[in-house]
Amino acid sequence: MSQPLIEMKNVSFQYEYTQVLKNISLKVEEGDFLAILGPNGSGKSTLLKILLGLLKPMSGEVKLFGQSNETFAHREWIGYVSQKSNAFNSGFPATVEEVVKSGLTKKIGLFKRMPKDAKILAKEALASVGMEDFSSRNIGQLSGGQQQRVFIARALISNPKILILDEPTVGIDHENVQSFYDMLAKLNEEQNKTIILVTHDVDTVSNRISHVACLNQTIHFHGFKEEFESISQTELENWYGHAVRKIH
Ligand SMILES: Nc1ncnc2c1ncn2[C@@H]1O[C@H](COP(=O)(O)OP(=O)(O)OP(=O)(O)O)[C@@H](O)[C@H]1O
Repeated sequence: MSQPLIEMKNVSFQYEYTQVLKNISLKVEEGDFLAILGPNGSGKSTLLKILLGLLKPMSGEVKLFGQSNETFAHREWIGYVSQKSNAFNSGFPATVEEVVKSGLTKKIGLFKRMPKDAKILAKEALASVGMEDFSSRNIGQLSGGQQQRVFIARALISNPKILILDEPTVGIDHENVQSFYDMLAKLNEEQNKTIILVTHDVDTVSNRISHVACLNQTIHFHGFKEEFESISQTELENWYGHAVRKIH
């Protein structure tokens, strides 16, 4: 079997006085489409920040593509869309194409010239999220869901192997959540992107994902979507510490 793209072993983390993650062990294999579920404050964003190398765990080990996270030199292999990236107001002076192209700075450096094919790359990235007709539109004039897609295109322009999304369905109308997941599933299946997304809402877990991890300081469950579906409501609520609605 090939090596996991992400491997966390016994990772613990605390902010000053708050213990947030305890002994987290988690493997993500190439091609996985993983949803990390957990209530507010359960440590989901913190876990992502550790994977992105933005926070250093107090103990434990994190490996990316078989290399230690501390010395990992290919950050461009990991595309990230943060929680509040789709919060532009309508006057923000940038076109969709400009926003997507700005995703190349990670690869080429902040003050280098854009490559000649940047326009083509932006077009391709926008096409893969179904937004090719919006390139000259002002980013602030798009809906929350459309902005979210543009930010995914911005992450995709540097051709990452893994896409990490923090609560991507927040701000998307209920009717459009399924087509958003369909778009992600296409990236997963047709472009072989490994996808990790965080959500605190059990309702939003779609039938398009392959794996689920339930986090509340520790990992309470990690396995295939089908195994997750066989967990009882009571068991799930015990982990969460409050009532949850589980919809298949
Ligand atoms: N910079 C920080 N300094 C101190 N405490 C923090 C900091 N960031 C987060 N925390 C605390 O760490 C805990 C976990 O936060 P985190 O943002 O990882 O949770 P989350 O599961 O992503 O929550 P949500 O679903 O609300 O986004 C919370 O108790 C939070 O208050």
